Amino acid sequence: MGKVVIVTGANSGIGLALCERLLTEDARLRLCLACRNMQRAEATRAALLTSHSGASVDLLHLDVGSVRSVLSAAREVKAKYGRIDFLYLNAGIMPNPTVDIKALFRGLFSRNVINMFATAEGLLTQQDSPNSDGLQEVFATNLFGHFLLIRELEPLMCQPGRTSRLIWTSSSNARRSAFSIDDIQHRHGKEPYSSSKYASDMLSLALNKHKNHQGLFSSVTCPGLVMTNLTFGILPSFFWTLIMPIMWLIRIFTNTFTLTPYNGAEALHWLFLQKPESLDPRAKYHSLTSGSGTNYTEPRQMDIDDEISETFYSKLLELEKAIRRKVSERNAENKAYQRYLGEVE
Ligand SMILES: NC(=O)C1=CN([C@@H]2O[C@H](COP(=O)(O)OP(=O)(O)OC[C@H]3O[C@@H](n4cnc5c(N)ncnc54)[C@H](OP(=O)(O)O)[C@@H]3O)[C@@H](O)[C@H]2O)C=CC1
Ligand SMILES: CC(C)CCC[C@@H](C)[C@H]1CC[C@H]2C3=C(CC[C@]12C)[C@@]1(C)CCC(=O)[C@@H](C)[C@@H]1CC3
Repeated sequence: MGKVVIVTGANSGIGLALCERLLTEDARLRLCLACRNMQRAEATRAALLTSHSGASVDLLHLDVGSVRSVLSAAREVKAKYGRIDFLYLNAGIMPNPTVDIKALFRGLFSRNVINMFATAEGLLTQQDSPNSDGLQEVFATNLFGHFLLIRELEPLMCQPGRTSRLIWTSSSNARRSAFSIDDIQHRHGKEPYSSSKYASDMLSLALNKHKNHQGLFSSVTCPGLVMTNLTFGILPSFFWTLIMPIMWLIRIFTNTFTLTPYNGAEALHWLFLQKPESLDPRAKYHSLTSGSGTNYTEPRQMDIDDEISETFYSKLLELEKAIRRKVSERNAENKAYQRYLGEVE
């Protein structure tokens, strides 16, 4: 039987390009597109089946930013699949971004210019707010929803005699200084995106420590700078139209300007072909594109403290407990209300 692969945020950008590449690589795959918008998911499925007729492409409704949706999607997965070979944790958001234009111009004339274009360090801030579960939206979407999904699917992914893989789409924008262990949801800062991506790097390391002996392996990637809905949302469209020629020019000198979703999915695709035991849990695997357009993957060491990563993992487990308690209280209240309605009628 073919490998079972689930991709979150599969209906656009890097996730969609990854699905295309995986189906080209292995036609026997059982691919599951986990998306929040079923209309877009249907359209994506139809497009994938046009280029890969006969492929097995399933749809899963998943809003990774909603606890209820994650729990119900996990139930569906457990009922449908006997195992999961790859779970790509790719869905992500960067809401209300602001570019610090002064920092941009300062950076342009400094020695830090290459790093600035590769990581956007010091350039971007975002405004975040709590969602209906009381969690910060960026944290909930980019990290916690995925964590809860992993926890729910552990029985499928930790089976004796098999290995399963988690592959995160992180970012070179992940920065230690943007993350605080006392504010893991980044309620008080202005860089929730950077914080959430650093959090995924730490979680991946902790998961390897706790789950490798059960056959579950986790890796993190950075796709580089890719022109997707997420990037186009950062500046007005006329600005992108103006600077696109400059972006293609910069690409000649900066291998992190992968620019197309196909190129950005390079490391995600490369990891699909690797044996998990050969990978470095402390490395982030970067998609890179040379000036002449050749794609390759390069591991770079992450700046992570083991102790903080462990503390963070414990805090996530505590938060998971609290959230589950809240969900069962809500369910009990609903049941009591339904009973009351039944008695009244
Ligand atoms: N573009 C870039 O330069 C870089 C991107 N990344 C990361 O790559 C990943 C993919 O982003 P990219 O392809 O660029 O951007 P896109 O906006 O094109 O893709 C993001 C995907 O995530 C989905 N998504 C967002 N929120 C949710 C949610 N709550 N539940 C389920 N799905 C959701 C989107 O669905 P919908 O269509 O419904 O919005 C979409 O399919 C992200 O994690 C991003 O942080 C990392 C580094 C650089
Ligand atoms: C005059 C210049 C050509 C103008 C471009 C400036 C900025 C808008 C970009 C410079 C570096 C870019 C960047 C990202 C977004 C757009 C820039 C800030 C990302 C933050 C997108 C998402 C990620 O996760 C990062 C890896 C990107 C890093 C670089």
